[in-house]
Amino acid sequence: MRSVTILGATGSVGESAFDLLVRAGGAGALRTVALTGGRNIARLAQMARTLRAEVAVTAHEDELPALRAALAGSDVAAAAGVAALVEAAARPADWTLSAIVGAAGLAPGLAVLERGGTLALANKETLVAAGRLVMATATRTGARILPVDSEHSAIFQALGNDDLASVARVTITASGGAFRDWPMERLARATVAEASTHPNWAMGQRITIDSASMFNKALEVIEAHEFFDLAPDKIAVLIHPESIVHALVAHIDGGVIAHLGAPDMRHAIGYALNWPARAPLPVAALDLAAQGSLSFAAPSEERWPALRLAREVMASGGAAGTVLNAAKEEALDQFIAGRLTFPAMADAVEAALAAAAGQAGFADSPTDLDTVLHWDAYARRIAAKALS
Ligand SMILES: NC(=O)C1=CN([C@@H]2O[C@H](COP(=O)(O)OP(=O)(O)OC[C@H]3O[C@@H](n4cnc5c(N)ncnc54)[C@H](OP(=O)(O)O)[C@@H]3O)[C@@H](O)[C@H]2O)C=CC1
Ligand SMILES: CC(=O)[C@@H](O)[C@H](O)COP(=O)(O)O
Ligand SMILES: [Mn+2]
Repeated sequence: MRSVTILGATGSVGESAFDLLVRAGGAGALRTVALTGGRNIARLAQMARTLRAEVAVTAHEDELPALRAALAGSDVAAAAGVAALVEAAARPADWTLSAIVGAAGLAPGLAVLERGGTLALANKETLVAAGRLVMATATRTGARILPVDSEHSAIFQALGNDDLASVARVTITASGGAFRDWPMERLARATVAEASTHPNWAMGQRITIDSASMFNKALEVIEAHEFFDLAPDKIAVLIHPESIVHALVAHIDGGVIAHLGAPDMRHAIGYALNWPARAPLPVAALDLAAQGSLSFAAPSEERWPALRLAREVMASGGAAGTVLNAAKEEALDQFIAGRLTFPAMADAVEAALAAAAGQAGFADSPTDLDTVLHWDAYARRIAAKALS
């Protein structure tokens, strides 16, 4: 029987994965090793009971009594804390989905790679914060990473068995997020509620706001650079308000292979779950006649400075990805808390990158987790200081 683990089961991606596992037959058809979550203890326990998981883990030690109580009378073990998350990820499982949000997903993801497992990766921050370390770990242990971020799954599928040397350019699309058509001068008054709506995708709050600021696309450009080992000038972003085309791979002979599909993460998750086979998925069939038209536009780096920062980070290399990601997480926390305006998030990230560039060791790509965590903490400190 196939065994699975979901890290971040209680989130948006985790719920989509849970839906697929239940449809696939649930506890009768597969063995669930571990499910992890954060503060949504009731849902974590409910999922763990349904899938008869071996262990349910909350990232927060203070939630352990609540998790134990919610699992009382079941065979599911309860655990809590960051070390327990990493231990859960290290348990052998045939397929592990990393759907934790933020850099908190890095250590558990690395634990999967260290055991040579298959890591279905939604947590893009893993590759942005530690691309070199992550890819080197997978190579050393023989682990496999299957992209789950929709654009990267699309690139992976469009590439098929084609040689990367024949690729002239990879384009990932961006909806433009909540403020695509807003006058720029209005952005400073954008509220958290306004930024937390997405035109096409139902997602967690953090990635939804990142879509509006285009930091999501900045992370994805770096993610593509790290995962596919693509030169920065071979990666482009295209505004596509309908979110139907997810990525396009242009070849040196002029042929372009595009990946299209309804905006439903169960496609990318299910593709990774069934890989290398394909199986039916509960995703709406695409009806292009009903759709009528698809539109595209070039993105503006003046409106979305995050895109410029992504290019600068790729050109810089070293610890720049770690710093961009951590500073962005800090700035996003501050925006959500109402202490920062929407456009000021990019200013804080830029300030952190500028400060980090003057630090010894910045030019070296982190090759161990402690070094990543050092730069992560540094960037959060500098971003917070820039804000005050
Ligand atoms: N949502 C989407 O459609 C897509 C998401 N992604 C990426 O996938 C990842 C997950 O996104 P999404 O599902 O939207 O996020 P959500 O916020 O919906 O879910 C995040 C999950 O991580 C858990 N979590 C939160 N903080 C921590 C922490 N410090 N340590 C461990 N676990 C934690 C949450 O637990 P709890 O809720 O119980 O507190 C929840 O299970 C992100 O990296 C995102 O960029 C990529 C493509 C599409
Ligand atoms: C579903 C997914 O992969 C998200 O990352 C999505 O791409 C966000 O939409 P934006 O195109 O608005 O960033
Ligand atoms: Mn994406």
